[in-house]
Formats: sequence, C-alpha cells, structure tokens
Amino acid sequence: MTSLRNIGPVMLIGAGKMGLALAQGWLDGGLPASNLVLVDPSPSDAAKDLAEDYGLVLYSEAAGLQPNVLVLAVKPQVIGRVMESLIGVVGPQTLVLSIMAGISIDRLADGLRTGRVVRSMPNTPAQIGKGVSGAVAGAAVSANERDAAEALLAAAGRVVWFEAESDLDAVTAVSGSGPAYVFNLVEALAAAAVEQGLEPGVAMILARQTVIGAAALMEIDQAPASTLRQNVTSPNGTTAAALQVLMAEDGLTPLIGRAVDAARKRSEELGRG
Ligand SMILES: NC(=O)C1=CN([C@@H]2O[C@H](COP(=O)(O)OP(=O)(O)OC[C@H]3O[C@@H](n4cnc5c(N)ncnc54)[C@H](OP(=O)(O)O)[C@@H]3O)[C@@H](O)[C@H]2O)C=CC1
Ligand SMILES: O=C(O)[C@@H]1CCC=N1
Repeated sequence: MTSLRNIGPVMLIGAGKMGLALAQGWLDGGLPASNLVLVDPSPSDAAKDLAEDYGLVLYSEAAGLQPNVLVLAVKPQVIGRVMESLIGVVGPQTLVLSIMAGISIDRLADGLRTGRVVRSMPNTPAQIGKGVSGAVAGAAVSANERDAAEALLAAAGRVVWFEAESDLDAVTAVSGSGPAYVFNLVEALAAAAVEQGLEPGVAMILARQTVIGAAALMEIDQAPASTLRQNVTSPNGTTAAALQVLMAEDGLTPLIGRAVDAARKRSEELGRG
C-alpha cells in the first residue's frame, strides 16, 4: 500500500470536526506535516491548535495551490459554492477525496471538472485510528490513486470498498453516523441509572465505562456479538429480564432500524441538494 510519506501534498478543505479527526490520524500515521495544508475561512480553536502543534499551514482559501490530493470535508450544503472556489486548484495530478454525506461522484466530477474522484464515508473514531470508512472510486480513478485514497483512509482505521455508489448512503447511516448512536446509548444508560437513584456523576462513570469495556472486549474477543451478549446473560437472571424488553418486537432492533432508515433518507436528500 502507498505510504503516507510518499503521497505528496494533501490539502484539506474544511477543518471542522471530521476533517480535523482525519488530519490527526494522517499526522499520527506518518504524513509529513509539511505535506498537509488546512483550508478553512473561519478556523476553530481546535484547527488553530492543530496547525500550531504540528506547524501546519492554515489558509482561508485554496487559490493558487495544486495539491496531489484534495480532501473535501465541508458541509454538503455549501459544496456548490466551495467547488466554484476550487476551479484551478484541481490540477491534472490532483485526486479528489470527498468525505461528504450524500454528494455524488458525478456532481463533484462536474463541479471540479475531473473524473478522478473517490467518495468516502469515514467516522470520528478516525481521530485515534479506530474508525471505519466506506469508499467508492470513480471510473477514471487509477489503481495508484485508489491506493493513495486507501492510505489516507487506512490511517483512520479500516477501509471497505464498494462497487455501487448508492451503498454509501447506507454506510453513512450505519457507521458514519453510528458513533452518535453509541454515545446516545451512554446518555440513555446514565439517565436510567439516575432514575434508579444513583448520583449523576457516578451514573455517567458507570454508563461510559460499560460501553468502553464492552467495545474493548469486542475488539479482543472475536466471538460474534450474540455470543458476547449471551456471556452476560445468566440463566433466568437480571440481563435476561432486561433483554426481554430490549429484544421485544418493538424493542431496540426496530428502533435502530428506523433511526438508520432516517439517516439514509437524509443522506439521499443531501445529495439532491
Ligand atoms: N462529523 C462526522 O462524524 C462526519 C462528517 N462527515 C462529513 O464531513 C463533512 C464535515 O462535517 P463536520 O466536520 O461534522 O462539520 P463541521 O461544520 O465541523 O466542519 C466543516 C468545516 O468546513 C468549514 N467551511 C465552511 N465553508 C468553507 C469553505 N468555503 N472552505 C473551507 N472550509 C469551509 C466550516 O466552517 P464554519 O463552521 O465556519 O462554516 C467548518 O469548519 C460533512 O460533509 C459531513 O457529511 C463524514 C463522516 C463523519
Ligand atoms: O451527521 C452528518 O450528516 C455527518 C455524516 C455522518 C456523520 N456525520
């Protein structure tokens, strides 16, 4: 696989939450700081801090530069305007790597006048190299360019390539947005603990550490999730009582199904502009 050391200049358009999470992963993964430029017209303190910590260049606009890889990490709602400002920035050697929800390869290819577009969907655990990204390469993307995109996404965690671009709307709804579902589970568990009479600070410690521990266990123990669940479930015990509620016909599975469906529909909507 292409090394981040050899990938050449990378320009990140949009130094927001996801862009910075990726940038952190690239720097930790060996991308030389001298090869990374951040572009954001109103950088947050977090963007300024990252730039200062690593000596990165932080521009308010991209004009006059032609990177090897242009990473698009702005909100989908502003991409039309952003693409207009990027004419001339996309050179003959530039690969475009988009992480935006909903925005199609065709739309980017039209707006940026290049077919060399990889559309991807990472998630915020990218920041610590524990993310997962789905990706689709446009028809004009070469094997070397696909390798370069893979190197950038792999610095953030696992990479899964898809043939059908429409699958990325589902990926967005499952793993792109997914960390938020888990954090919301922590909030819900902590709220339930408070309902049971525990003090809020303690409730949050218990809820948070339970999810941290369960995730860490799942990483080390490759047994199916259903087996890990069964390992907690003593016959006729407390977990079984809770799972009767969670696994009821109107329990967690249909609820998560509806949430993922709503996210997928929103991803498709964002794509329609
Ligand atoms: N957050 C997540 O978990 C994930 C997000 N994504 C995708 O990443 C993208 C960014 O999301 P997120 O990081 O959450 O959003 P943010 O709002 O945190 O980041 C977007 C950044 O782009 C900046 N920006 C606005 N206009 C421009 C411009 N013309 N040039 C450069 N930068 C600009 C914004 O500034 P300002 O705030 O001033 O507008 C902001 O700092 C979205 O397309 C989203 O779909 C993908 C996977 C996961
Ligand atoms: O909420 C969003 O639209 C973005 C895409 C996936 C995660 N965050």
